[in-house]
Amino acid sequence: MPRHIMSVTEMKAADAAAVAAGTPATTLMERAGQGAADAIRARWARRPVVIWCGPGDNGGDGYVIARHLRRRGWPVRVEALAPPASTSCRWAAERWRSEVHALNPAVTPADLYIDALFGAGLSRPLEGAADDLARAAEGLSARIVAIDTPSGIHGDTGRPIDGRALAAALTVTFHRRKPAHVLAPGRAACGEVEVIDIGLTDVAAGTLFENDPSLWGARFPWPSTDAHKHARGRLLVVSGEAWSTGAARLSARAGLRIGAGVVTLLSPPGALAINAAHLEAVMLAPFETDAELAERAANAAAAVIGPAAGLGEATARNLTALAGTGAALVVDADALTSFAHAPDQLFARLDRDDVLTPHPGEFERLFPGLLKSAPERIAAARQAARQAGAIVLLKGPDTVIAAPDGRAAVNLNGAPWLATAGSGDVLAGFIAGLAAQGMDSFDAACAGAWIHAECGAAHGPGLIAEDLPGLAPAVLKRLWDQRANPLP
Ligand SMILES: NC(=O)C1=CN([C@@H]2O[C@H](COP(=O)(O)OP(=O)(O)OC[C@H]3O[C@@H](n4cnc5c(N)ncnc54)[C@H](OP(=O)(O)O)[C@@H]3O)[C@@H](O)[C@H]2O)[C@@H](O)CC1
Ligand SMILES: [K+]
Repeated sequence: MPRHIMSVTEMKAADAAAVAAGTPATTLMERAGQGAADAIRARWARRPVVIWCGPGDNGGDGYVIARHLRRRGWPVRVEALAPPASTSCRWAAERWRSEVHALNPAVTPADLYIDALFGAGLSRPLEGAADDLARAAEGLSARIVAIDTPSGIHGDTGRPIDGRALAAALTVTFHRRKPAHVLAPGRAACGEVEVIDIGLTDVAAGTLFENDPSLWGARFPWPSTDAHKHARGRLLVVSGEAWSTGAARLSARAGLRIGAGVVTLLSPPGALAINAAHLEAVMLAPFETDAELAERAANAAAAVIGPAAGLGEATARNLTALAGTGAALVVDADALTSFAHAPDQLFARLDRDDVLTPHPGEFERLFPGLLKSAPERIAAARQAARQAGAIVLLKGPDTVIAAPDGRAAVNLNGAPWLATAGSGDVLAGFIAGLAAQGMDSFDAACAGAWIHAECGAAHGPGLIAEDLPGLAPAVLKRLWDQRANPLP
């Protein structure tokens, strides 16, 4: 089953539906607090703990956690920012039956802290004692557990509303991840995220997902037993001129590794010799004009255009030629920037099975102001996909993939090692290689991004882009083995 990411409003609807169906809100809170206490005990041995409780249900969870930890013999000190203001919080505070101290904004010495100040109900910036506490707790995140979200971070945007926020080593949230757990900077502020099942069901089918094999694994284009290379998809990659050919070769190699049956590098005449000297399984063919390119592309299932393709008219014409064929296009780098003066001309040429793979700088050139004006990156990518009429993959540590119909997925497995020259060329090749095998382009973009990140994580420090295609087989093997035993 795909894993949804839920907005705060969707979460409240799931909560309300459970209550309407007969589960008291306090039962949900009890499950949440008990689950959080278990998650804490699974990671830390008994030790002095201070629990910071807010006035709402986030604070209510804090009182429940306090009770469960003390029952297990933990020395617990509860500090409240304000008296309980919600019914469930009052219920939980009454059952704590022990002393409640005023919040010490200078941070009372302890081994572990539980941040149960604010979660989904954060409605304004941290102020007063909570703000002072956040300042005093800077640098303490390794000893902080956040309940639902680190206080100060807004659940839907992953950003502090305005000003400061706490950070944690572990964030325990309920039912589903929220955008705050997957989008920077919230994601880093959360530390490890554990999602606890409190017995809710989704009321509306959302369209925002965690990007992992649960989303696309069932539709992965494994070859059939009688597959021959032509049936496994023909992929084209457009090479730049003689002095900039490496990027396209990286894409081509990646496309082959991810399973495209035949990959052809289409090269300007001046770059043929240098490309020929560096290719083995990837085939090579010349093209001189955009008309020739279109002819060569007639039978291609997918094409990559952009990696070091060159900026300007020629690349724009080549893209137009490819767009006229039936191939699914992956448009990257120079092919994106070649339309910076007239993004609408690019969008007019695209189909819904084409994929744009901009980094934030390229995104800004095609969709000026959108990243700044949108509440967060998911909304920006969705709007961009609608505008472009194509899949948009917005790169970052929290890569977002969005489709024109509103579906979106966020990568959770990004690795810092991927921020290296040529890494994006490999990503474009992975995506196009999957599309060439007939995978739906949204699925291909999601799967390509996930596999790319797994490759980066598998290598770790010292990674260069040339390493990435060679790391794909081990990741594919794992996916292949999991096919028979899919994860729950
Ligand atoms: N949904 C579910 O299924 C479940 C949810 N659960 C838990 O409930 C949590 C959400 O609870 P919640 O809605 O009561 O919100 P919460 O974060 O406690 O804050 C509200 C209070 O804080 C106040 N306040 C806000 N900002 C402020 C500021 N900057 N500075 C000062 N005050 C501020 C605000 O005041 P107001 O804005 O109303 O004036 C109000 O009094 C959720 O995160 C999870 O932990 C679990 O029990 C399991 C089931
Ligand atoms: K919190």
